[in-house]
Amino acid sequence: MLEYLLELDGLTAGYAGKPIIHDVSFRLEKGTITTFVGGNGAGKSTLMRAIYGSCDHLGGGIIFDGRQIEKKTPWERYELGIGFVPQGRCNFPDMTVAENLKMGCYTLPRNEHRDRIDAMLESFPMLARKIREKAGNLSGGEQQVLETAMVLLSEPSLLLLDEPSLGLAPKTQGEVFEFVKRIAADGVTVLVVEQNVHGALLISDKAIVLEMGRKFLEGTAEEVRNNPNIRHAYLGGNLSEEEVSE
Ligand SMILES: Nc1ncnc2c1ncn2[C@@H]1O[C@H](COP(=O)(O)OP(=O)(O)OP(=O)(O)O)[C@@H](O)[C@H]1O
Repeated sequence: MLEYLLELDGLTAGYAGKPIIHDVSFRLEKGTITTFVGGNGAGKSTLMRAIYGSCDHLGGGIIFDGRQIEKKTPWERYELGIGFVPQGRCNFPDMTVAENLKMGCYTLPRNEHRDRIDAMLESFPMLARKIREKAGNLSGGEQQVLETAMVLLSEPSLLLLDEPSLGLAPKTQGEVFEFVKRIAADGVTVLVVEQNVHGALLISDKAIVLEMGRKFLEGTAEEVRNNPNIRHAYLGGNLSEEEVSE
């Protein structure tokens, strides 16, 4: 039997009572990576916010780990295991990597901080190497890893990543995608909104295409990548044989 961590059932959501997301339904299996694909303003970030609880719920249901959560606050959803890394830089740039990681522990009992941070440093040695650096002095990709690690310290079972590779050089984007793959391999279910659709689909199990706030298409990442309409609209037309076989 498939195990679903998240189920959306006819979700409608928006801002100030005005719907942006209309009647969206889908299910996410545990430990998988899913990418939301869509043009500018299609509602990808809003759908992510609706799952986290930071926009208006206007109808339909959200079941997370067997519980109905659509009426819960972001804090309650966070406590249940939904972690959100929003778009843009969100660390404390004048604090060191160590201090940022301590900030990421603020909801945990004090006696657990050290063990959790040590485990995180073991998983992501770059953070150990830069432990005394100010976060603001790290590269964009390193800051993205730090910010995701800060959220992972609370051990979420669902991680929402809004544009993790935005503004990064292509090589660093690749590193961030590898990092996301490792997180999912550890059993965390990941939902990604990405401007680099090609890169995101390469690491994803599944993709959900949105158009004007509605689900337009859903399939395996490979199906969506090979769909001629999607390739034309979001992947810059025809991909080379090399890219397709990656
Ligand atoms: N805080 C807000 N208040 C009111 N409307 C908003 C707010 N944030 C976004 N919107 C509107 O919601 C619609 C969808 O925006 P959203 O950011 O979810 O799309 P997106 O698919 O993530 O786009 P992009 O790829 O350009 O970031 C847009 O019309 C936008 O103007």
